[in-house]
Amino acid sequence: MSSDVITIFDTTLRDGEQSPGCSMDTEEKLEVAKSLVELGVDVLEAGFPIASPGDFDAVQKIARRYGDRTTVCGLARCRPEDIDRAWDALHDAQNVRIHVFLATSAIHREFKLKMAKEEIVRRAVEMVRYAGDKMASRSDITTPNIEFSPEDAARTELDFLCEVVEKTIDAGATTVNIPDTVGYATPNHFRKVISYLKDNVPNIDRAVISTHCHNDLGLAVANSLAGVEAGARQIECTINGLGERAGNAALEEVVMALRTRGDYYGVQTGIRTERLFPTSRLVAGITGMQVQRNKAIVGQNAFAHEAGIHQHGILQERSTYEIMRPEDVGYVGTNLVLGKHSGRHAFRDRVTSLGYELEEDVLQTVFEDFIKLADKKKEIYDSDIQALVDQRTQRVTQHWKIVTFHTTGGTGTIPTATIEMTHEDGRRIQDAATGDGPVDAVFRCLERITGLSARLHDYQVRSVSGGKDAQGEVTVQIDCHGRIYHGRAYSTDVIEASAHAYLQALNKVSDATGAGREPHQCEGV
Ligand SMILES: CC(=O)SCCNC(=O)CCNC(=O)[C@H](O)C(C)(C)COP(=O)(O)OP(=O)(O)OC[C@H]1O[C@@H](n2cnc3c(N)ncnc32)[C@H](O)[C@@H]1OP(=O)(O)O
Ligand SMILES: CC(C)C(=O)C(=O)O
Ligand SMILES: [Mg+2]
Repeated sequence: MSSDVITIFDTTLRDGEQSPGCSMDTEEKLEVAKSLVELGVDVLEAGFPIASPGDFDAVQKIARRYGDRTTVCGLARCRPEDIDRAWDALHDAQNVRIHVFLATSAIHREFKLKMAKEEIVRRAVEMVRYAGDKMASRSDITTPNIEFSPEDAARTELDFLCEVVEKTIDAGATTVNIPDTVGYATPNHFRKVISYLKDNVPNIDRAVISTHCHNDLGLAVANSLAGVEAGARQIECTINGLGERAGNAALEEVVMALRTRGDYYGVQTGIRTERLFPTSRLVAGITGMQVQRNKAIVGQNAFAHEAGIHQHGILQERSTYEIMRPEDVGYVGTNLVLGKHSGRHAFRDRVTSLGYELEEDVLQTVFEDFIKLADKKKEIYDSDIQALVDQRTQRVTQHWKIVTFHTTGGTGTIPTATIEMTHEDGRRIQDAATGDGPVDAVFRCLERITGLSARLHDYQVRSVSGGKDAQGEVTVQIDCHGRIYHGRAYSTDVIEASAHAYLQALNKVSDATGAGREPHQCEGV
């Protein structure tokens, strides 16, 4: 089943969400799903329906909303109850897939599953058949779309792997996914695994071979590409390389490698690459997992040229130092383009060219933010505009709002914050707190007023663009009852950005738990 088309299977909402601190709620998942559909992913793994009611709900909603534009997939262990749950979430959507997995390596068989080889084969075959029968109960489905993954395949004895793959294809698997679950493989090794399956599984032509590579040794993308060279025709990947531990193969990297080196690979994907950058920004914003500046394809420096010799070359012919055009990945330069004298038309045009589609009222609000920022800041970069849009498109109910805040700090002074806030029920409260520094004082003061408290899990500040007057971006992660909530905000004043980011996270706690209306403390903090 070799063709020149590679199926892009996105698992940002399943494996990506398994990154510590990257949990998303249903609304956030729907927003990411919309962006993935616009990006053109072929298969969208929306979650693991048995894992929680929230995961079930998200898979069901995504399948119902987008099952006519992509194939929506749900994960299941080799257990009937998992497959039932996955099918319940998927059954009324148009294009769906059930993804069944069971570990096959000796380590997993012996220590985790405590199953002998025969039992692994029996269970995998039975459950692939069970999933196929479920799907075939729908009269319009003639060939059930079932994927089987022998988890930890890269550390599985090759002959046993062949046996499992052959028997699960016989049982009805239409895609066999070969995970390097712990990122142990190297490119040559992984190429050999896929080639061995092609050469030794008699019915391999009846299924698509897929790769699912983790990045523990930083080789996930290289291994996925090696898999393609050996005949794999589906790649499982995530936006920004999110995923368990060091993550999965980054979608933007595999797609752009295949496209840029089409001369070598001779294959294509259906990805609308100009959507890569906006999708990456969206996922970073929602998960709070920032992209490193020098990250390939979507990092802020991916198309920046600092060295004189490079700039000289670029000025004459871009291809001297650029192997991709920034606009092909949706990245639109970093030049100064707008200032405080710019009008709505130019602003709308810029926002659109940055890849955003905003409702008129949101655009108007962002424009007002832009004019205020232009008063404070000499030069407005595209990254500033992206920050403004991101801030206004985050969907968080603002139970509490900051009206005014004031901080004092410095040598020999006790850092203090005084904040006035309003609640949606009409209360207006002012309070003050001291802390180890002004940011700590602000956080404590916000907690006093809202009656919510949490443990600060992560706090990061970075500048969005260049210059002393650059906007600061603050991201916080707080831990309340063992669940992580993120907040993110921007301002040219990092203390103000910190206050808004922390409050955003507290508002999420209030949203999720109903707490914060009356004085309340999270236990165990
Ligand atoms: C490599 C991967 O990414 S696999 C996907 C990993 N993702 C996740 O685990 C996130 C979601 N997981 C969850 O919400 C939970 O782990 C659940 C709901 C799936 C299961 O929760 P629990 O019932 O509490 O079990 P727990 O997670 O502690 O242990 C896993 C159980 O599944 C079994 N198991 C693991 N993989 C499989 C499999 N593929 N098929 C069948 N059983 C399996 C384990 O042997 C263990 O069984 P036991 O409870 O009989 O000892
Ligand atoms: C569920 C499987 C495909 C997985 O995520 C892995 O093995 O890494
Ligand atoms: Mg995985």
